Amino acid sequence: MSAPAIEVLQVHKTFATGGGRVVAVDDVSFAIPAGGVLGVVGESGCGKSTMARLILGLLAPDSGEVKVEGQAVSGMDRKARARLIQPVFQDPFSSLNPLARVKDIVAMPLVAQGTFGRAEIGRRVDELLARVGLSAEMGRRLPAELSGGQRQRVAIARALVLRPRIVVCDEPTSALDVSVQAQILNLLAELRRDLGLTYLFISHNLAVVEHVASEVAVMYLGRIVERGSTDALFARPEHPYTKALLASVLTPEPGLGVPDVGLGDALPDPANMPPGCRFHPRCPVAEARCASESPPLRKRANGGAECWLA
Ligand SMILES: Nc1ncnc2c1ncn2[C@@H]1O[C@H](COP(=O)(O)OP(=O)(O)OP(=O)(O)O)[C@@H](O)[C@H]1O
Repeated sequence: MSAPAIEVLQVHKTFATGGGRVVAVDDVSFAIPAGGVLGVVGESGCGKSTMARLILGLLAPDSGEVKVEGQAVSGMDRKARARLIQPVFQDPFSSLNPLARVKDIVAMPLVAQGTFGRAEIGRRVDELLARVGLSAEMGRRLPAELSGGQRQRVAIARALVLRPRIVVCDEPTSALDVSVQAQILNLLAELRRDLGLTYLFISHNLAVVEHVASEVAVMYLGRIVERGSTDALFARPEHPYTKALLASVLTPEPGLGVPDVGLGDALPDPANMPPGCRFHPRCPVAEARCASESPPLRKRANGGAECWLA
């Protein structure tokens, strides 16, 4: 059997801040098979972007390991890594050079490899622009002359020009108008299907993840508190945090057992983690032991939840 596209093995990552040491990713493990799409959801500050940067090799874990197609990402040569795994970030405007023409922006990863001739670069850039729905005329524009959706198409073309097999999408539609979000999600889904890509797809919005992901991992304060197939997680959420996230995007149905509370309270200070289950201060169904004992993973097919009551 071939190695998973992405393998995260007991990864731990902290940051030193003025307020103390923040645990951003706390002993997280998961794998994404080739061609799979794992959606990672959670509120802002739960560690999703740190997870993305660890997988892209832009950050090193304190402990644990990230493997891409069976190779440790930490030991990989930068150029080789770029040919294998690429990011698409939230804000295309800040990630696109404002002074460069679209064609040159998309060509950049090819130029950086130092092995592609001009003709090949031109051919690949034209092919990618057409593939993401941008005309040759758009290729001659500057980022400021494009709409938000068009700029994200440029960022996607740039991510795919080296023909990577894995793409890490970090909130790729969150900065876009709602009407444009669906177009970009459809484009990403189509590209995945046609090119056989693997996605790690990060969003704070479960509704977005439902559209693209076959599996979902729910992150809360650095831990994956629930995971499962998208269908199972939406139909039968186990963790009260997942239920609260779902309640914020769905009209609750009585059968779901969605608690009648929102996530009004702010996320606890990650430099000062609550003891026991870290969700207990905000949990509508917490019991006494939730405040003192860390919950075990209660497994179910393809996943499970870290909750005493699951
Ligand atoms: N470079 C850094 N230095 C210090 N703290 C950091 C750094 N990067 C992230 N953190 C902290 O790590 C925790 C997780 O942040 P992260 O950005 O990964 O979360 P997130 O779920 O992606 O949120 P967002 O969607 O707002 O980016 C937060 O408490 C954040 O403040």
